[in-house]
Amino acid sequence: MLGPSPLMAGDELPVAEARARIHAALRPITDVQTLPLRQALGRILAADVISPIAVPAHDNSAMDGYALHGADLLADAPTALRALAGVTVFAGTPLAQPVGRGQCVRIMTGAVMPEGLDTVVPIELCQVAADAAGDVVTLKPGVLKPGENRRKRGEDLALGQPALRAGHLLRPADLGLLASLGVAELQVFRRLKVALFSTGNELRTLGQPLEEGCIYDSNRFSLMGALERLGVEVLDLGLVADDPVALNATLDQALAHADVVLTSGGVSMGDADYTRDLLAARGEVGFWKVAMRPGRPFAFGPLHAAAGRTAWLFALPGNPVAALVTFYAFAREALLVLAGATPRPLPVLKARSVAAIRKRPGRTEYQRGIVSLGDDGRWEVRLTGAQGAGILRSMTEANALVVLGHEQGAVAAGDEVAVWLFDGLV
Ligand SMILES: Nc1nc2c(c(=O)[nH]1)N[C@H]1C(S)=C(S)[C@@H](COP(=O)(O)OP(=O)(O)OC[C@H]3O[C@@H](n4cnc5c(N)ncnc54)[C@H](O)[C@@H]3O)O[C@H]1N2
Ligand code: MOO
Repeated sequence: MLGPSPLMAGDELPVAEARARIHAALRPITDVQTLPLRQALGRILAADVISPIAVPAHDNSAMDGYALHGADLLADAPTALRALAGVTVFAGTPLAQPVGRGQCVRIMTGAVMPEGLDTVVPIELCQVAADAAGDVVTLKPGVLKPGENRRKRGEDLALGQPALRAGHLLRPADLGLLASLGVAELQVFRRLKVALFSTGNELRTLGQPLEEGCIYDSNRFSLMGALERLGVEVLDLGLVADDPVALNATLDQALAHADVVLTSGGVSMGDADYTRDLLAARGEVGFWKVAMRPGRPFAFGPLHAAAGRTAWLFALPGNPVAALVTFYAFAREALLVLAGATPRPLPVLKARSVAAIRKRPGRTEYQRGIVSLGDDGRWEVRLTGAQGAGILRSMTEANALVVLGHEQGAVAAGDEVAVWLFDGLV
């Protein structure tokens, strides 16, 4: 059993302890597939990519101008160099002839540095005068140091250097880097499969009439969005009524295919004892009370899936803000680990709270905030207003979560607080 189940009232698990229990239990998927580079955005590398070439492959010019011997530059007097007559070195066409001391050659950005030359003077720093033998290029003293404006072979990536490590989630610049190495195919983990459903007799879905006492299911749509941003494959199992037969049937469907079962609702101290019994028969799920607001009730643990596999249950609380906050606090990083990624901690910004915030030590609070730039150029944050766990508008108006840590007490106006920007949550 992953932790006592259920925890007694007052016996709440700190957020850090809940996260540690989850991470200690996880076993990442190991199935690997080969994909063309073009299809790899958002996927997770299953093996290190070692650079098969040096990038750039040759020393080359960083400027349009003249390539020269740095040793020809005079420190105290103008330097005059004879340009090779009628020759320009273009990118993609290396120069075949030698350039002697006292000579220079016109060169374009990206062109291979001619043999023996180590410096490029940008065209705008040159005085060019023609005589009977061709052009003479004159530079004022001190405008240029030897070695300037030369991009060195391998300065982006040396041959044999790891370009990207296994576990890296591929972003646009990564695709460009891999293309610059000529890497056409990649080993990536297959996508994690997450089965998603909402529980509750009161729930109706889009297109259904809303009878007295019923509400539309919002959690499945918020969570679907959060999952899609993580790049996992979502198996939408819809709504499940509060009864053991329906829950069992949906779990059968989920466990036939999924690596993860993500649910919301039905995890509190209510009358859902059958949920505990049913899940106890199908795995080792711990029902926790976490010292956090919102998001106190939470269940997690392994379930026995088809073909001897394990699937991981994340049962989030039903209140719409609690469902999203617990997703970001616990499930997001855990799903990335299960998918084979080496997750980076979410960036935390420090912002000045424009108002006092009530808070007592002993639990973590995730308040919805709007971060903006203050008149003094520093970040400041104000809360979105009513912070009830059912007020989803508090999330849509916010651009950040203000994270008040376990030990933190009341916040005075002007104090700095930690915030997670929503754009960092994807
Ligand atoms: N005696 C206790 N009561 C409650 C406790 C507790 O510790 N002791 N915890 C409270 C907290 S905190 C929360 S959060 C809720 C969580 O309860 P459940 O996870 O069992 O969720 P439900 O009871 O099913 O629903 C709670 C609330 O959220 C609405 N809901 C549920 N699913 C959805 C959905 N998919 N879309 C939109 N809204 C949803 C539901 O209608 C309820 O209003 O329990 C407290 N009670
Ligand atoms: O999880 Mo609950 O109220 O803290 O939403």
